[in-house]
Amino acid sequence: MKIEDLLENIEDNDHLSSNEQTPLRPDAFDMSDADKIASIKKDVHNILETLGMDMTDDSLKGTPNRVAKMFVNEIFGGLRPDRKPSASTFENKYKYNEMLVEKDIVVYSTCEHHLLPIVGRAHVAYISNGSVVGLSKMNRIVDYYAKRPQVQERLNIQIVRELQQVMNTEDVACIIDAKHLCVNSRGIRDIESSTVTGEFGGKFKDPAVKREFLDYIKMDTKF
Ligand SMILES: Nc1nc2c(ncn2[C@@H]2O[C@H](COP(=O)(O)OP(=O)(O)OP(=O)(O)O)[C@@H](O)[C@H]2O)c(=O)[nH]1
Ligand SMILES: [Zn+2]
Repeated sequence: MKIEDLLENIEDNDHLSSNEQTPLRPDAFDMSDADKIASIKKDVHNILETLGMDMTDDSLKGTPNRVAKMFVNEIFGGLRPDRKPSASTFENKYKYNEMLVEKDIVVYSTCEHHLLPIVGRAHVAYISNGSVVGLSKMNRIVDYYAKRPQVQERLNIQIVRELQQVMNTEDVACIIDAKHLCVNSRGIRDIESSTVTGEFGGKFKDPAVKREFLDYIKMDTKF
């Protein structure tokens, strides 16, 4: 994809207010992915060398390249607008007008304060306004926004705003329950605590609708 197209896609963030957007610089895509990998590789090499590691050691010498590729292509791959999943909608022909919940979506993200993993589950719900989105597209949207340096609140909001736009309805909600390794494995080192956030649009602000959503999430589905 050409840089101009990428930039055009950034402007496609109109559904997010400036506070809800990932703080990207306007020149974020001036550099190619290959150049980013080459640059990050040097930085990682420098960090490990500064720590006193012998970077000629067999086990370590591939690490800078491995980490750089992982940053650009995998754990921060969701920074590239052209990787946004296409979430085509189709008509709600069968007139299912109740709530649909896609629950227990696995979340792997990265805390932007410490660059440590955030691991948890997202539960996404919507009430159709005439169109339906493929189930897997909700999992894909969660994963796309998770693959950025994140804070959980913003991740939660970005997922909801995206689905509201795709489905042309306010009636979308998302709850995330996740462990932050920056809380669990270092600092306060509380291995038990997890963080719960929720964003409730449109009808989901109604306590009865919110309750129904929570009840579905709690259901112990047996297969
Ligand atoms: N609100 C919010 N805070 C987060 C998230 N991820 C990490 N944090 C917090 O960001 C804060 C950063 O605080 P600082 O005091 O600058 O960092 P620190 O000295 O490493 O803090 P400690 O973790 O308390 O040792 C910490 O309290 C983290 O727990 C998140 O997704 N949302
Ligand atoms: Zn953190």
